[in-house]
Amino acid sequence: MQEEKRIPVIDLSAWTQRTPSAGGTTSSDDERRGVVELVGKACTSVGFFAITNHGVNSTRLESLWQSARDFFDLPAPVKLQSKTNNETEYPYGYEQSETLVVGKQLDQGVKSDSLLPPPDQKETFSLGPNNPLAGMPPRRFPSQPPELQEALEEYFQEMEHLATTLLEIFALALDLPQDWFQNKMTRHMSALRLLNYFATDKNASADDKTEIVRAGAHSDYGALTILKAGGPGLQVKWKDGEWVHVPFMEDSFVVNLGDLMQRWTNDKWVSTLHRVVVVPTSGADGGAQRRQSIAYFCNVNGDTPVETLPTCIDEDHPLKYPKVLAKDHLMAKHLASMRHGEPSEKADGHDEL
Ligand SMILES: O=C(O)CCC(=O)C(=O)O
Ligand SMILES: [Fe+2]
Repeated sequence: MQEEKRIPVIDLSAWTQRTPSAGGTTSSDDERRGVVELVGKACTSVGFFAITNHGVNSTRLESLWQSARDFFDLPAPVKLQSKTNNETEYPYGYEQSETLVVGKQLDQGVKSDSLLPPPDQKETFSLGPNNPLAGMPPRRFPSQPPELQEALEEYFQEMEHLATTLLEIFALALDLPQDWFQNKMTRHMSALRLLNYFATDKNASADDKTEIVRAGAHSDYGALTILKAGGPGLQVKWKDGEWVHVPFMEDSFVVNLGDLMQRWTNDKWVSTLHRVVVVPTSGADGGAQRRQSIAYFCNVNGDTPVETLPTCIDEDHPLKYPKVLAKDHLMAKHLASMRHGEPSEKADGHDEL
């Protein structure tokens, strides 16, 4: 029987609605275990899943959504005030499409090897952790719009909370104690990124063989990513090479694993290539609307020794990777993304430090 190419949708309510104050209902152990099993299966098969009943405060999401939109609508010179002038010192802030680093085109055969892919059709704003012990520089906020700072701070907290829950589920799915990741997150190096993909007047169906790519194929670097997308367009590369659309659902988030988690699990869990393409609107102009999204890249403490999990090694799956410090892994990925044109299995022009 042919495998069904589908990104699983997982209802997290058994994990997110279990405090006595939330109506006095506590989920049964069976329900919670059921979620663990679904998550474990998704992480092994595709490394992507969508979540519903995630417990994220919708007011906080909406205020970040709107203030991010207002920020991207500002004139370019104002946005450029938030651009870092030293990537090594401050690897966050505003990036324009043409300044985003372009790495190796992964769709071999589509473009000649000697050509770099076109830059992603997007602009971004990134923010690091709030904790000086994380070893990252203090946060810098845009001065406009005025409500953006608070919206970023609050949404970041929502994501920290959701990531903690997901990591508890991950730990159980990996046959580890539920709190196994807890002491690896106390000084985490996670980052939040606001994304704005420009509207396009090109019709993606003009040549139905070539997709118009808004963000090139890449895998994420860290432990896991929690993505809020404002529209369809995200695709993952299935094992047979086919690009499969991630279903777009209001009120849901997409969760995917990063390269660190794949390495930690001895490749038992997968960090899958993904990209964003233009999904044409049916309007007369045949173009595509602007697309907004917010990505939270969950990274563990920089000084975490990432040593293959013993539960992922057996006779059929011998140890593959030496121990690495989480921050060295992240830095190696970061540097690889900065190198133009050098083949790297999973690099693109993507950077998420
Ligand atoms: O905008 C999206 O839907 C995906 C963004 C993404 O994959 C990333 O920034 O790593
Ligand atoms: Fe990504």
